[in-house]
Amino acid sequence: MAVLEIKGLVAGYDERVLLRNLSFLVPEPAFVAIIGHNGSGKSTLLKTLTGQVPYQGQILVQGQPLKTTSGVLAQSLSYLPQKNNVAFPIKVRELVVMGLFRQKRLLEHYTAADYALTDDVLTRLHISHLSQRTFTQLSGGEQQLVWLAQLMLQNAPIALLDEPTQQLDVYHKKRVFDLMTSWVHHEQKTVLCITHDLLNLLPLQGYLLNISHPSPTLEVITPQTVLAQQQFLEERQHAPSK
Ligand SMILES: Nc1ncnc2c1ncn2[C@@H]1O[C@H](COP(=O)(O)OP(=O)(O)OP(=O)(O)O)[C@@H](O)[C@H]1O
Repeated sequence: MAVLEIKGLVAGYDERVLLRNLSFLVPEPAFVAIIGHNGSGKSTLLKTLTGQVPYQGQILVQGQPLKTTSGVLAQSLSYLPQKNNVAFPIKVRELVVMGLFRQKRLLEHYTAADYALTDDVLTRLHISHLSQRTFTQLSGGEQQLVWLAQLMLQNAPIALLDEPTQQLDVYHKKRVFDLMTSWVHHEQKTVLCITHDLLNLLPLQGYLLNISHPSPTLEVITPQTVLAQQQFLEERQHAPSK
């Protein structure tokens, strides 16, 4: 059974259609880089998959139609939006442990075992030193890594990430791409990751989906395909839809 299958997807806002007749299939757990110009509809695609944008067409998540399985879907998909704000001071460790909220009953406390998992994921991301810091006082890049830790703790089979490397320095960009791909290969996760960092994709295994293309399809990542898509995006301007 395919991890994700999208057939004839049409989605957008009010009168404005951004995704037209999009079809693609992720056959097995894989890393999929979603690329395209600003405003081409990349975030709209992830918002559609998380039920935030109305659509026509078919979306099958692990064989189940998105429209009829909202409860099950909550377990299958985790989502890291492009902008994620916290309005109150909270320690990093307390924010990350909340990644386990779906496995908890209302008002159930987090246990020592939950905090052990949290510490483990902080170590994997090399951010244990931030554990007792106040989240709102961290740099943008540090905050980004903390959100990633929370998402990894959710442990959903399919993770949707909207520009998770946006504010990271070159070292951390590479590290996050390495982490995402090793997560795919060692834990059979599927990662759909929006990114503008095309050159970081060069050494990776997975697929590319260029939403700016007139008929986007999944392409295997190779140096040739990445550079061809980079050239495509550099040479064309995004034509906004009416
Ligand atoms: N809620 C909304 N209502 C109306 N239009 C919207 C809404 N959200 C986004 N748009 C518009 O839809 C278009 C596509 O937005 P989207 O965020 O999907 O682009 P993107 O490819 O993710 O861009 P970027 O690379 O800049 O993040 C944009 O022109 C945006 O202004």
